Amino acid sequence: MSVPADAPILTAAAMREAEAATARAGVSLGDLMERAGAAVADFAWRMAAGAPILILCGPGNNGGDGYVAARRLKARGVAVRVAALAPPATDLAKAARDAWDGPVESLTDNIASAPLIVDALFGVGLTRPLADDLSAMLRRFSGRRILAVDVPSGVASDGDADWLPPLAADVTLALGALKPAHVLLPTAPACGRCLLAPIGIAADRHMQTLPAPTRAVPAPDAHKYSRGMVLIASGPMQGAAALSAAAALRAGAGYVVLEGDRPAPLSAIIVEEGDAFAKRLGDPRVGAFVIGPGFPAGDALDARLAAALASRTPLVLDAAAIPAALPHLEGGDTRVILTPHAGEFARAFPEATGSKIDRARAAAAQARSVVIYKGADTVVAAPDGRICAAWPGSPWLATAGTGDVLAGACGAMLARGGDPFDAAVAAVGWHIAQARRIGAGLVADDLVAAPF
Ligand SMILES: NC(=O)C1=CN([C@@H]2O[C@H](COP(=O)(O)OP(=O)(O)OC[C@H]3O[C@@H](n4cnc5c(N)ncnc54)[C@H](O)[C@@H]3O)[C@@H](O)[C@H]2O)[C@@H](O)CC1
Ligand SMILES: Nc1ncnc2c1ncn2[C@@H]1O[C@H](COP(=O)(O)OP(=O)(O)O)[C@@H](O)[C@H]1O
Ligand SMILES: [K+]
Repeated sequence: MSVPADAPILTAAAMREAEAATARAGVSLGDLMERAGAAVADFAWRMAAGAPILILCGPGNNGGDGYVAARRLKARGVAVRVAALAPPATDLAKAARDAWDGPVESLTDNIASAPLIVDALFGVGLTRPLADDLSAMLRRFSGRRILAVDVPSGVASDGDADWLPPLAADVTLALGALKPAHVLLPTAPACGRCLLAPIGIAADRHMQTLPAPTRAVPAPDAHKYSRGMVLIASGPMQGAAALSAAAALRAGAGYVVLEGDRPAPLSAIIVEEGDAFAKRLGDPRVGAFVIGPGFPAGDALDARLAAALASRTPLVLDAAAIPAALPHLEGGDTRVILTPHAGEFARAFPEATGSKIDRARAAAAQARSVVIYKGADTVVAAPDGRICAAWPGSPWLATAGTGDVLAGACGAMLARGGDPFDAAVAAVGWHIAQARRIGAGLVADDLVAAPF
């Protein structure tokens, strides 16, 4: 499973706007469909490697893309058949159907299969789940190679319904931009390897996939404080904060101070407790304060948070620190990253609705903070509406303590200065890159054991 790095993501409504803007710029919708069908034909040709292809066409423009692909494949000498679920219902799809000079079979239970199935039944226009009989019919093609046009038919492309497609794709060719369904659970795994066919749409960039990870090289004149100084608060579970501290140092902070009385997780980390640690909050060199890992709700947490908020130090808030700080963040005058997992998110933002992207965006706007809504389909949201979707991460991260590591990495990235959204995206990218580098059997400590 994969998605292209740094690729635009659009909802169906944004896709239609982009399509209309492209039309105003002189590229007709028919031209766009021709480009889409050509991209489908190219990829189907490569996937089929000479074997016959069956294209399943729906009534809308997704089906139109299928007819265009069929015409182009036939022109290349491929043994291609077309089966329609219903006659074309849009002018564009009708024109594409009319330009196809081969037979059109009916998509019924006894239709003959083919080694490669192109799923051009429904795209971003699907408004309700597929009927049970259609789903059952489509499942008969399971086990064949499946190329989905734009999205696997049956998914809600905006990611705001958990309908699963009856046919999971080996490859999904996203047209013009990715869609939320390609990067959110439960639909993302059903998209298989997701590729982007640009087709010439000027896609808005406020919603994107994770950029390829880069190594932030220190400036030639860097010194430890200019690289960022991070404070890590520690409650009774000091192991969690120790992981955050080690992660902050490994992720590039120049100087890390950890609260507590246990030995430092890495020798360069300063461990302090009581007043000595508390006084650090007034130090103007402190670039980020991380609080929440291993720190349960209670008076101690509230007191630490109140001091941190009063000092206006940039904050990374995890776990119990999120709901504790939330009522005090409305001013938006402190640079803050929140790192809730699904349970913490639901408790902190019970009113958020829609897709995971919609909910992350609403939470970021409400908290005037950057939100990293964690999970296998991590979403980073900025209060101004920017989104970065990090699917697919590494499933090896599903182990205790990896969230503490992410919080520490956020501290390092935030302490460098700059936009907290960029810092959060960099931390998520660092975390996933580390996990992929280590791979099978990783435990949270491995993420901080060696430089990346
Ligand atoms: N937006 C763009 O820029 C482009 C879009 N193109 C294609 O157009 C697609 C969108 O086309 P449309 O908006 O026509 O929509 P779709 O082709 O996705 O489907 C809409 C059709 O399906 C019917 N329908 C919806 N839900 C149904 C259900 N549960 N059961 C049975 N029928 C159902 C609707 O009545 C309508 O006839 C994209 O996914 C893409 O493949 C491409 O042609 C190129 C450019
Ligand atoms: N299946 C998965 N695929 C990718 N990333 C995952 C998966 N499961 C968990 N993660 C990531 O692992 C981290 C777990 O964080 P969290 O739930 O806070 O754990 P902990 O509190 O034990 O540190 C998050 O960054 C999350 O995005
Ligand atoms: K489709």
